[in-house]
Amino acid sequence: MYQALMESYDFLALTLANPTTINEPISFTLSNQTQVTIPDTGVIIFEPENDQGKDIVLSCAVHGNETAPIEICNEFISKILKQELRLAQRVMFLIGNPAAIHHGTRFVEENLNRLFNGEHSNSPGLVNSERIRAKNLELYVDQFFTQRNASRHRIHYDLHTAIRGSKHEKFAIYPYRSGRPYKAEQIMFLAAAGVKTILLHHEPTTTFSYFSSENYGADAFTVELGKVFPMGQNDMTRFIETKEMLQRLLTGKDLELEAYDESKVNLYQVCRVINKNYEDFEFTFSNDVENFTAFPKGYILAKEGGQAVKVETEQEAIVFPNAKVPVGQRTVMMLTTAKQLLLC
Ligand SMILES: O=C(O)CCC(=O)N[C@@H](CCC(=O)O)C(=O)O
Ligand SMILES: [Zn+2]
Repeated sequence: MYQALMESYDFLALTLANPTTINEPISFTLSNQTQVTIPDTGVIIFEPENDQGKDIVLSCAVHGNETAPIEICNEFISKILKQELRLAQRVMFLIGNPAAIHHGTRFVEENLNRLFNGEHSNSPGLVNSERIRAKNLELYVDQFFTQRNASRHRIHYDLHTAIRGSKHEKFAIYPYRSGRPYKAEQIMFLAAAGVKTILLHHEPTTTFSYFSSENYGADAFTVELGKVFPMGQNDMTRFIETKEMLQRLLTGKDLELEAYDESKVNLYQVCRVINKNYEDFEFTFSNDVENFTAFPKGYILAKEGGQAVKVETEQEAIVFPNAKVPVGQRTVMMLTTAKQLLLC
C-alpha cells in the first residue's frame, strides 16, 4: 500500500480501493522529515519536523457526491507527498465517506453530517456504515487535537458543495458559539479565500464542524465552495483563491489578511431551522430557486400535513432547502441579516 501511494501520489485512489478499511495502519517519514501516518482509510496525517503551532483538519466528502473539495484535498496531499509543498503546520486530511463517493451519492444509509457530537450512538441497536464512520472520525479528530498542547491553534475546515445554486457562490457556516465571540481573523481569512458570506448558526447541531468547535475550541466551519458537480466536472479555476489561502495556511506563509471590515462580508444570522414533520412535506418554490433567495413575511414556503409553513419575520432568506430528508430532519435553514457581532 505504501508503495502504491508513493508511486501514484494518489491518496484518493488508495482510499477508493479500500473504501471501508485498510489492512493495517501505515507510517513513514518523507526525506524532508515530515512524518506521514495513515491510521484508517481516508485518513492521512502529516507532521513536519518543526511546526509553527497550528493543528489543522481539512475534511471533504462528508457528503460523497460533493466532489470539488475531494479534488482540492487530494491535490494538496499529492503535493505534500511529492515534497512540492513544505508544511509548516500539522495537518490531518479526512475523506469522510469513501463508500458514498463510490455510490456517487450524498450518503449510503444515513447523512453522516447529522451523526456527530455523539449522535452516532444515540439510537442503540442502530448500526450502519455512517454511524461507524462518524464515531471513528470523531476519534481521529480527538487524537489529532489532543496529542499536542491545548494551547495550540486548532482549525477545522469541513469542505462541502451545495445541492443548488446560490446567490453567494461560496459561504461558510459558523457553528453556534454559546456566547463565545466570533473570530474576526477567521472571517477575514475565509473572505480572502473567496468565502465572503458567513452564516451564524443559532443552536448546537450534530455537524462535524460543530463537533470540533464545541469540543476542542477549534476554529471550525462548514465551508460551501459552490454547486455540486460530478467528479472531474468541476471548474477548478473557481477555487484559485481558496487553494491559495489554504496553501499559505499550511506552509506558514504570511496570510496578508485585511483588517476586519464588515463591508467586505455578508453576514447572516440563522433565525430558525424548519424540520420535516410529515412525509408529504413539499416546498412551494421550484428546485432552481437559489440559496439566499428572500421571501416576505407570511409567504407560504412549504406545505405538510395539511398545514402551511410560512415566513415568520419581516423577511427571511432560505438556504439548503431539501424536502427529500427523513421526517425529523432539517428541510431548510432560514436566515435574517446578522446584527452587530461580538468579535475578538
Ligand atoms: O445544499 C444542500 O442542501 C446541503 C449542503 C450541505 O451539505 N450542507 C451542510 C451544512 C452543515 C452545517 O449546517 O454546518 C449539511 O447539510 O450538512
Ligand atoms: Zn455537504
